[in-house]
Amino acid sequence: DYYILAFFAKRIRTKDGTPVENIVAIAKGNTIFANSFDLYGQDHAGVFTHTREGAKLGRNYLEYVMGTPIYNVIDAEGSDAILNNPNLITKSVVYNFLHPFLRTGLLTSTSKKWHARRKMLTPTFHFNILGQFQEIFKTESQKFLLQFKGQDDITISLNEVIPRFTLNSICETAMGVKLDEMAEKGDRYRENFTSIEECFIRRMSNPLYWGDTLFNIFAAKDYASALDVVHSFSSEIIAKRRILLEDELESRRETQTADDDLYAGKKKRFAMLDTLICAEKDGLIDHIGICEEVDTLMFEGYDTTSIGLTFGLLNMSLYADKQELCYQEIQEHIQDDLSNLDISHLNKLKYLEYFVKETMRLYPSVPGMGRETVEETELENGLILPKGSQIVIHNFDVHRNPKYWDSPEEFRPERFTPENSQNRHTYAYIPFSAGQRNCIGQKYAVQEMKTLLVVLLKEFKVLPVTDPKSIVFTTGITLRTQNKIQVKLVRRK
Ligand code: HEM
Repeated sequence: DYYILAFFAKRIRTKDGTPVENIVAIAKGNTIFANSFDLYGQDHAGVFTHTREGAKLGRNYLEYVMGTPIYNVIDAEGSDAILNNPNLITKSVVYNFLHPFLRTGLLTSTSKKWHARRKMLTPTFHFNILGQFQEIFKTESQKFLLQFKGQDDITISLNEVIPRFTLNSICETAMGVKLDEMAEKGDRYRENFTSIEECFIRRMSNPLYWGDTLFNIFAAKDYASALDVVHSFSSEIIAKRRILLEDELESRRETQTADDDLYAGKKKRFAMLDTLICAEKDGLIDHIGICEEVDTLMFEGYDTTSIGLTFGLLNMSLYADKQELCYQEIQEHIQDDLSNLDISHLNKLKYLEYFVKETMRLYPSVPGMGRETVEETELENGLILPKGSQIVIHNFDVHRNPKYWDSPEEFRPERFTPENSQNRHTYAYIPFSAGQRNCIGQKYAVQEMKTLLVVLLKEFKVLPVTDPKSIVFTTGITLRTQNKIQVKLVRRK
């Protein structure tokens, strides 16, 4: 029952007692201790490459690491079975490495706490709220282009300029605070975030730091100042918004009619941070809870979309013919003064949507997702996972699995036309996950990314600089590259 050399890992078995190899592959470890030390000493690129090696087994596979069985999923059927299993909503142990940063906010919490927070935050992503954000996305996109004023062609490093745009956008939309006078603090937040990511990988690749005890004694101090910077930044945002919201509520009180509900916002729904502050007044969340969610939304909201945009613009530069199709469509539907750049017009940009989808297929901002079994769990395919097993769904590999994608490495937005998608397994494409714990911000993300692309393409042609073959992927909390990704912007006449 146990894999003794893998430090007594309980084995995954099958319901009918047949060998597990009939259902999944077993990844050979680098040492006699099964896969326990496969990641030890690997740098960020090594961790990424190692993970891709697993996918070469061609089917879902098992690993045994330091007393723990791991079920790795690289196909759509397996993803479907995990993501739709109501008993598999607890995140895997690697999410604990995010606790010093995010504590237990929506991304990292589980059970009742997660249910309550999800219920609280879901209305803040309502269509009406997203509609109100559109003007901000548009203004921030125009502000983004202002930095290139007077220049007709300019080479930019996307990893440097895009994150500032997405951080500004999430702070102004979700948090209701403009970063203009806090721009430098925003930059410091992003810089220090890199150190937090270092910490995440360091723990992931060293089994001795999986538990908190040794990590807290020997390594936690290395990241204390970075944590301090990011937490101070979010605390300042919360403090600012508390004051602004009080002023807004005061002016609403003055104009409200008898049956207006001030906090439920019958007249106007509240954006994210306001909803949390109002929930605090109702005793549904405390200050620490607000900090957890602000840190979570800020991180999820800025980092993921910046990766999507970086690769979106890289692909625009690499595929001039497809860029032209996007541009022609934009010219057809969106006026030059951007006055009709609202959600309904964004929805008309179908080719741009396929383009963004294909970008997220090849370069999913979140390349993998993890779950943990809280009890012995039997899966549809007949595997029985012992309590405490870890499950990793490798979106990156599902999205490149030749079972669903013909010539998977090729960039072809046309894959996403309704005709071309109809016979494909729905879970072959899961950049935003799926099921109960899917991405709460997916509509927000697409709206923001499309808006910047429209505003930018109207003004500039995007030309290639970075050779895609030179890109070295690395593992981070999200998808990272070792090199800068650059494009050249040439102003349209
Ligand atoms: C291209 C952009 C984005 C991508 C690819 C993306 C992807 C994902 C994925 C794959 C998950 C599931 C993670 C897991 O199971 O571990 C997730 C969860 C989440 N995302 Fe996103 N995301 C994006 C943008 C956003 C934005 C803009 C926000 C907020 C404004 C956001 C907020 C969240 C939150 C709070 C969760 C946790 C949801 C829960 O567990 O209930 N995401 N996202």
